[in-house]
Amino acid sequence: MTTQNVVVQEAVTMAVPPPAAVPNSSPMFPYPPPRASPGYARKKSFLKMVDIGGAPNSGRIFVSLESMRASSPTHLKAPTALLTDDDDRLSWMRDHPSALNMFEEIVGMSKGKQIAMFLDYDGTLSPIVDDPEVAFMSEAMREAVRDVAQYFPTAIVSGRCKDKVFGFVQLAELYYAGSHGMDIQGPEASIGSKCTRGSKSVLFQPASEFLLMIDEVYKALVEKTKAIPGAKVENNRFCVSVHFRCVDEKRWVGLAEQVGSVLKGYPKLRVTQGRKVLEIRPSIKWDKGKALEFLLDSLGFADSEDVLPVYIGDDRTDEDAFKVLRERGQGFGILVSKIPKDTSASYSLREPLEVMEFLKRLVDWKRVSTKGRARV
Ligand SMILES: O=P(O)(O)OC[C@H]1O[C@H](O[C@H]2O[C@H](CO)[C@@H](O)[C@H](O)[C@H]2O)[C@H](O)[C@@H](O)[C@@H]1O
Repeated sequence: MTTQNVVVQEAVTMAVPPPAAVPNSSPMFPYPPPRASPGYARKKSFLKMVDIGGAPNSGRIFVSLESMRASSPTHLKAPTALLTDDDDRLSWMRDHPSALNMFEEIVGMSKGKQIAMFLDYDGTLSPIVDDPEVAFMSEAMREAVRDVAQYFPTAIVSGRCKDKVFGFVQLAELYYAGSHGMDIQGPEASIGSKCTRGSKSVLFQPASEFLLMIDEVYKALVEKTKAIPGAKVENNRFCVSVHFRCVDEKRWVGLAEQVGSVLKGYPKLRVTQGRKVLEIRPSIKWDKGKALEFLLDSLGFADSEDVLPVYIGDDRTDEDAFKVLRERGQGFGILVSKIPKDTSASYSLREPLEVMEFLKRLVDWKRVSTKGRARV
């Protein structure tokens, strides 16, 4: 469906009061302990659904102010008024316990298996900041990732363009899957004859025919959104990000409409939502989950029981990878989030600092258990 269409519909939403600042008392659950139920105030709101196009056979794509407001994956809402915010949080933590608290269980699962590490970038290795151009990771985090890669094959799987994320991470020994997995590259000098030091071989680009189209759409989006203060369009090579983190909320729907007006000419593109970002990408059956499977195959673990893939990510697009691991019944996802979210991940970590701590503990554990023998 290609016509732009704005539908205003009535909906009921829950207004959830912010949690009180209660000191953390439980080592099992890093969230505040339960407190008296504040109850939920129900209020009516109007959701403006903006049709921003859609690909053939995939139906229309709608973006609502509500969905733009929510960071990703979708925040969990209490299903009934009886469930309090804290009940909700505790029950979520029981289902997705901290990977730090469950560290022994996690390394226990890796017995006799090779851990393969998959890491999202923004919000996982680097904290979320207003300007995507300066989302640097710390030197300490780089050190932790470098150490992890000494023991376990490690890939960065990002919505960013591969070269840009490589520029941030600066570790040549890793695999990189940029543009939501649509641009995959192996480490320098480590994947047999396909790769020689200094010349990075491209392993896979499943959307190469979309390069020109994406560039065209990028330019059109820059033009269409330039009058909206704070809007930023980022060319991620095989996809485009339209950022609204710095746009006044009153103008979010207007921005989505502008995106829709560009996309109506491109039925082969689709839109996904990340953290205060609309991501325009080819509607091919390829995502971070497919990239993860491709990388496992490339590593020689296609049908192997001898691998424990661990995927750490914070974003809605990382859910595709979490789902793949659940469906394979192999390895697990770790969601980076301070708040309960709808997720297929098995464990959680609150923020990039905890991701770093988890990576360091893995390295320390591996060093002790192998008496310092690094991966060859
Ligand atoms: O898959 P990722 O590596 O998580 O990439 C997803 C998007 O990340 C970046 O945007 C996000 O981080 C920015 C910097 O902290 C932040 O300003 C923005 O609001 C976030 O959405 C990146 O700039 C996008 O292109 C990626 O699609």
